[in-house]
Amino acid sequence: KNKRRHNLMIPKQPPSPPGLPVIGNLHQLGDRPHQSLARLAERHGPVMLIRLGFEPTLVLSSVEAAKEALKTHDVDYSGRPLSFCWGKLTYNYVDVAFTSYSEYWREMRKMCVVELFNLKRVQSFQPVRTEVTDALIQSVAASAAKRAAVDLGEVSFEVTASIIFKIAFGRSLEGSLMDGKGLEKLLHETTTLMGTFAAADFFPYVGWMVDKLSGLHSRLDKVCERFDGFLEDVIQEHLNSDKIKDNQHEDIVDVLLRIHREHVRSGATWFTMNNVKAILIDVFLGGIDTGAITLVWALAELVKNPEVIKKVQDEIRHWTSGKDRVTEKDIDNLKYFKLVIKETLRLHPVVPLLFRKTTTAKTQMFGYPIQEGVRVFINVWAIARDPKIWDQPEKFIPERFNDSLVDYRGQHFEFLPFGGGRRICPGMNMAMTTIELVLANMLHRFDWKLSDGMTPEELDMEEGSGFMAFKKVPLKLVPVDNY
Ligand code: HEM
Repeated sequence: KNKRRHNLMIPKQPPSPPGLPVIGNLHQLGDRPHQSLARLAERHGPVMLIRLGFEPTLVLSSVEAAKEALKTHDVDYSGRPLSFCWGKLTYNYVDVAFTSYSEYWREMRKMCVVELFNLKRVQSFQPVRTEVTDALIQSVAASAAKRAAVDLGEVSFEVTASIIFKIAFGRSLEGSLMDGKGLEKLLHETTTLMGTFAAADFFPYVGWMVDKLSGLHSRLDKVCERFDGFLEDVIQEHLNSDKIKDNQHEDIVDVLLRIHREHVRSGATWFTMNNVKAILIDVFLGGIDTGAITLVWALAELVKNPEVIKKVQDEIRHWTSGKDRVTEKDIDNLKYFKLVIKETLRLHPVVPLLFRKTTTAKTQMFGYPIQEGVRVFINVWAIARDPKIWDQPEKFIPERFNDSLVDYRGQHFEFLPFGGGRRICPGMNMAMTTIELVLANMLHRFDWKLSDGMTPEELDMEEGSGFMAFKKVPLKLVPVDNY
């Protein structure tokens, strides 16, 4: 009887998979935490409380739990966890993406949405997207003429990086301080570090020393120095320029420097050059790899599914017959093509785990009280493959979105490639216009063949490790010019 009374007094807690002393469940995360956590959730349920070192972490893996966090209790789940690596990269969290939920974040987010990512601004970058896509077509046509295979990861990266360089920094990628391979390596090292669970995040006091000894500090220092050197150079170039640009022709650095000047003029002191740099880091990290990774997955799935690629190419070529390329205006007509992109984002959300933190001690999850400051993972990868929601979830079937209202704008919690709630990706429109234009042109102009006699069934679809789910084995295809 005493035992029962005692049980009634213990606050209810979500189920927890057993862990080890000190490290808790850290060893169970593996290289691809979203996959390992999905397997754990199959056994322990869609709401789990795990322990990473000394840090309790809530893991949500069902559509209902995601809705509870991103809609019903949105504010309570709008924090971001602190991370040693993220803090270092963002000049101590003075950015938008990695900063905690606060008045500061609200101001910065409003400014980004109004000034940087609004539809008008996205449209103003259309000439850049067209120019870069044209250059891509020329370069792929040159490979097609030689019947040479193209590394889709490399060309996609070059496209998204060229676009971001022009629209953010006003520079072309070529001949820039960080061109070609150097930038790709730097971003790869950065996303690897961002996906690294630093010991300092989970083991107070001793963790810092462990990270220093493991070389994490010096790797991070190197990465930060390179970014900072580049950003200093770009900012100085803009400050020294006497070109007068109207709103239509500003790049992102111009906009941020204008906001900085306005703040200084009004006597405000909180928006400093470090804020400018930190937001540019967000654009670097959010704007380049994400689009490139999505393009690779889309082409990999299409080549793996010959009837789908035929259907989508027929559609694109039907609507653009007689034209030498697809324009942004043409995309509106391409209904099936849009389903193909949706299905790609369902199976391959680039950010498979949303990282959140609870913001108040009153947080609830299905009646479980959750402490303030608890790390939260929302496993959007697992939800998008949940057999209770999706028929044949592992299969690439764009038709599943036919006549369906489900889209990626954060209102449908079974499909959250851009996240949801108040921290949803503000770069969504920017990302989609680029992905659509580039992919449509690649499919319009070229047919794509697997190299070395490989069959579609043999194509490897394994994911690499880290913060973003990229295709592990490079996708190499031979383009056949259809012009
Ligand atoms: C395929 C492309 C992209 C994908 C899949 C993607 C995905 C995401 C996801 C999942 C989040 C977290 C949302 C959440 O916590 O609910 C996010 C946040 C963010 N993204 Fe993107 N993103 C993409 C492109 C971009 C681009 C092009 C930019 C900017 C140029 C951008 C800037 C940001 C920023 C600033 C945040 C932080 C928002 C905040 O915390 O308030 N993203 N993105």
